[in-house]
Amino acid sequence: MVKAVVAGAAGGIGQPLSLLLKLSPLVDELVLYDVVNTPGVAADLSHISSNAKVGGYLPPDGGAKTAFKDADVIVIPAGIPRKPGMTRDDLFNINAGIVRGLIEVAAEVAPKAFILVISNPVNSTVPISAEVLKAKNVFNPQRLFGVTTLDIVRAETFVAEIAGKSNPQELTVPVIGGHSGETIVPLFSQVTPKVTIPDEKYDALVHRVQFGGDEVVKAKDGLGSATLSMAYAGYRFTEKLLKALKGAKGLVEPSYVYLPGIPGGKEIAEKVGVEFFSVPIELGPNGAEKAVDILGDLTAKEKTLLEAAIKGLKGNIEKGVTFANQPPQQK
Ligand SMILES: NC(=O)c1ccc[n+]([C@@H]2O[C@H](COP(=O)([O-])OP(=O)(O)OC[C@H]3O[C@@H](n4cnc5c(N)ncnc54)[C@H](O)[C@@H]3O)[C@@H](O)[C@H]2O)c1
Ligand SMILES: O=C(O)C[C@H](O)C(=O)O
Repeated sequence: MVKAVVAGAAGGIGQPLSLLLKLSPLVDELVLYDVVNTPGVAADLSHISSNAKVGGYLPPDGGAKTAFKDADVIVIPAGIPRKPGMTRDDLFNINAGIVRGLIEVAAEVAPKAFILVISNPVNSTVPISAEVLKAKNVFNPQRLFGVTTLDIVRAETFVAEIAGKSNPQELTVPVIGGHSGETIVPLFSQVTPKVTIPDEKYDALVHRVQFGGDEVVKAKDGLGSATLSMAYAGYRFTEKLLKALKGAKGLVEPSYVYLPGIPGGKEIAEKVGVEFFSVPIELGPNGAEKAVDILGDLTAKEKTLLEAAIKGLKGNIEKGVTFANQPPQQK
């Protein structure tokens, strides 16, 4: 029996993500938690004739505690999205507290859950989550994932356009680092099957992958950021994880994780000089089974991108860790 929870389920990402999870044969119980509208969204989804039973909770119905109780997987897209002109870091002041609160509850009532953090700024909300879980003595790094799949999805799409591939999903495009602007590092030299990116298109392609989120924020013109592509990406990662937990082999997807806690990750963390970092992760029955080191074969341009990413990530990580460890009165 798999119980999956979406926290922030009534939102722009939460609703389509919940729809996709409701359609999944891998989910037996789907629980929607939000501070608004979950009874309606849950009632609506519950009429779909798929396997999963659906429940919806609001704070007065027992709230996150009831919703999260004994969950196997908790996916968190709760929090505010960007408007034009904002960076993801501008969301920190509101979203850091939201994520911390939700992780505190998860630590208490679902300490073994696999937690997938979508809420931005991911570069900081994942370190916050790790610190909260550590403080409650239930941190298992193999079970905490920052969802960076949308960067990979975008990279597949944009590379396929340039390389003239009709099916982007036939491509594997590694994207490492973090999830904002120049902390996002696409490795086009390691695309499989191999593609040739013309030199004159390289910089623009890197920029498009790094700043693809801005395209959507601008086009939505004040009404939020990517929701549908993110729901797809969040579902893709969750589905892979659920399959791997059930024993499927060979499933790999990059994710922003606490590297020192994952087999193979300590050496990568030492190389990059940060502990939270996205690399391809082999998924299996324990969650993150192995961090895959693909840093050995970088081109000169990719090395430069990586340096800039690490610089940006250091500040984002420190900010999250500091926030999570503030004494209660400052929180
Ligand atoms: N990781 C990624 O690649 C990625 C991609 C897109 C968006 N995001 C981020 O995901 C987050 C959500 O985006 P969205 O477009 O769905 O926003 P949204 O405003 O449409 O939805 C957010 C939902 O969270 C709910 N919420 C707020 N506080 C909550 C709490 N304490 N507990 C439970 N629910 C709570 C809101 O009521 C709302 O329904 C944003 O931070 C956004 O930046 C991340
Ligand atoms: O751009 C955003 O703020 C949302 C998300 O992180 C994205 O990459 O689309």
